[in-house]
Amino acid sequence: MPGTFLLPPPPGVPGAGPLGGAALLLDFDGTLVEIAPTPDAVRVPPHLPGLLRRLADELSGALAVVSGRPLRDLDHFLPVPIAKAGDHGASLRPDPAAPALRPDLPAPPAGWRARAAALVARHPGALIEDKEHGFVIHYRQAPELGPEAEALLAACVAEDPAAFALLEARMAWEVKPRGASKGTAVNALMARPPFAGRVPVFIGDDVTDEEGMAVARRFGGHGWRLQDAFGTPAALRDWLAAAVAPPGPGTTTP
Ligand SMILES: O=P(O)(O)OC[C@H]1O[C@H](O[C@H]2O[C@H](CO)[C@@H](O)[C@H](O)[C@H]2O)[C@H](O)[C@@H](O)[C@@H]1O
Repeated sequence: MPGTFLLPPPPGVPGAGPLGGAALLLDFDGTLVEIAPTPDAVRVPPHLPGLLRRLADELSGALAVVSGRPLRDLDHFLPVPIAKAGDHGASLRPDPAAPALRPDLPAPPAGWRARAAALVARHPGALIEDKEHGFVIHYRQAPELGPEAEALLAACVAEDPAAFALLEARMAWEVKPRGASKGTAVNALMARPPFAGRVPVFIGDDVTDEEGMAVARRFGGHGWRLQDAFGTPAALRDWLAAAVAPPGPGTTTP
């Protein structure tokens, strides 16, 4: 039976009370940390890794970061032994001490990546982010590229729609394997200890999080949109900090 640790009610969810027996499933970009101009420019508040580790201890390990990022990025930004799911469910490390689980998924044809590179080369500021089973065109620094990036990647995916899907993210379009999503990640986590039998609480900010939220609700849990439940990543971090050490006056985190 999960212990006595209680999550406090989130400020923007009317009627929510303290929640016991939870499994916390947290998105990274735009949720735990603020959006930055480029993927590498993300700033992780110094207290965040330790805070997540303390929370994971209170939850007997039932805390996971569930992200579109590769596990190597998550390990770089959050160098703590907590469960992590990366690449939108295409890589999963539920036990931080064990090797990652990598479902057998295809990688997109090299020709798709070459076409994307040719497009990006014509738009200064745009960039490609490579993943094991896909790639992303980021157009935050070249906003005019958005529609063309979508059209190109939609045409690529249409060549093999059974294996690949086009995913919209914040100022980005991603080609990813159809067989993985944040929903498959939540299903896999909730099937094993220490997550199984707990009430999943998925918190995310983006359309890419909606499948994770939907599966959490299917398990009898909650899917909270960051913007509604907390407002900002900083407010979420304060809530997480309050959960491990109820705040007195002047204890707001940076
Ligand atoms: O699932 P998440 O943890 O939310 O990751 C989603 C994608 O986030 C990253 O891109 C986004 O954040 C960047 C840094 O703030 C920003 O520059 C970019 O415009 C956003 O799209 C990451 O680079 C992707 O790999 C993730 O899939």
